[in-house]
Amino acid sequence: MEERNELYPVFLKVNKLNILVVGGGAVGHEKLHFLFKSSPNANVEIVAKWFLPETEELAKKHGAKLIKGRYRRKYLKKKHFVIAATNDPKLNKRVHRDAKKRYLLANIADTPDLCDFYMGGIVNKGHVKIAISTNGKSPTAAKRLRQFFEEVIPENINQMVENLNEYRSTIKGDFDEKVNQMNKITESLKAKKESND
Ligand SMILES: C[C@@]1(CC(=O)O)C2=NC(=C\c3[nH]c(c(CCC(=O)O)c3CC(=O)O)Cc3[nH]c(c(CC(=O)O)c3CCC(=O)O)/C=C3\N/C(=C\2)[C@@H](CCC(=O)O)[C@]3(C)CC(=O)O)/[C@H]1CCC(=O)O
Ligand SMILES: NC(=O)c1ccc[n+]([C@@H]2O[C@H](COP(=O)([O-])OP(=O)(O)OC[C@H]3O[C@@H](n4cnc5c(N)ncnc54)[C@H](O)[C@@H]3O)[C@@H](O)[C@H]2O)c1
Repeated sequence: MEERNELYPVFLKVNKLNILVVGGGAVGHEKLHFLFKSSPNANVEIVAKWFLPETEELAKKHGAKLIKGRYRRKYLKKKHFVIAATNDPKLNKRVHRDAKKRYLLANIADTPDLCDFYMGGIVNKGHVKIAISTNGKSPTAAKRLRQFFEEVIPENINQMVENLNEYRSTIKGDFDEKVNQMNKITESLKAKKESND
């Protein structure tokens, strides 16, 4: 039987959450790069024995705290989730174990079995954000899909969202009336086939 995709996407307000990243090498940097690209005000603390110069720069730019040293359990205190990306698989597993004891969510780079969530490919056009995951099966496909959607989704999609938001505030009537009106004026955006969505 075909394996089901059980992932449930959510959009986290990472500027209000505390994140720990363990590891400041190539993979740690990539995780941080995509995190800050999407969420420049994410609250992040990074612990690593050493950091790439570009990671130090990125951390400075986004006000992330760097801790130079070995990972310690205490760094999980007051964190909502943790991303481990060191070159020591045993340490990555330990971070996962420590996180589980505290009911924290963990993402262990390159180890889908130890991930409570995946970092996806992200398409961002103003207020519109699309997250892409292949259920951990092909990060390369996630990247290519991200590039495809970046290309085909028009830049002015944000204008449409802003306009609809403004229009909604002008509609009189109760909630049902607003829903009806909003559906009516956006009817033409739907593909022309019959659908119950
Ligand atoms: C989307 C993206 C976001 C991000 O990193 O933030 C992301 N990986 C990206 C790129 C990328 N990563 C790797 C390659 C080389 C390709 C290759 O080697 O096959 C490329 C492509 C490239 O760089 O061209 C290496 C790699 N990554 C993982 C494994 C292990 C495995 O697959 O088993 C291996 C193999 C290691 C090895 O074999 O040594 C695992 C994960 N990578 C994920 C996310 C999660 C699943 C997402 C999903 O559900 O689709 C998951 C499970 C865990 C996680 O990290 O959350 C980002 C694209 C961002 C963008 O461009 O938009
Ligand atoms: N670089 C890649 O493109 C790539 C691709 C696929 C998989 N991987 C895998 O991903 C993992 C990370 O790779 P990388 O290239 O980022 O490694 P890296 O050597 O560039 O960085 C490792 C980081 O882990 C930190 N670290 C190690 N021990 C630590 C400890 N006890 N406490 C705190 N920090 C510690 C180091 O200080 C460093 O910042 C490895 O398991 C690697 O096999 C890497």
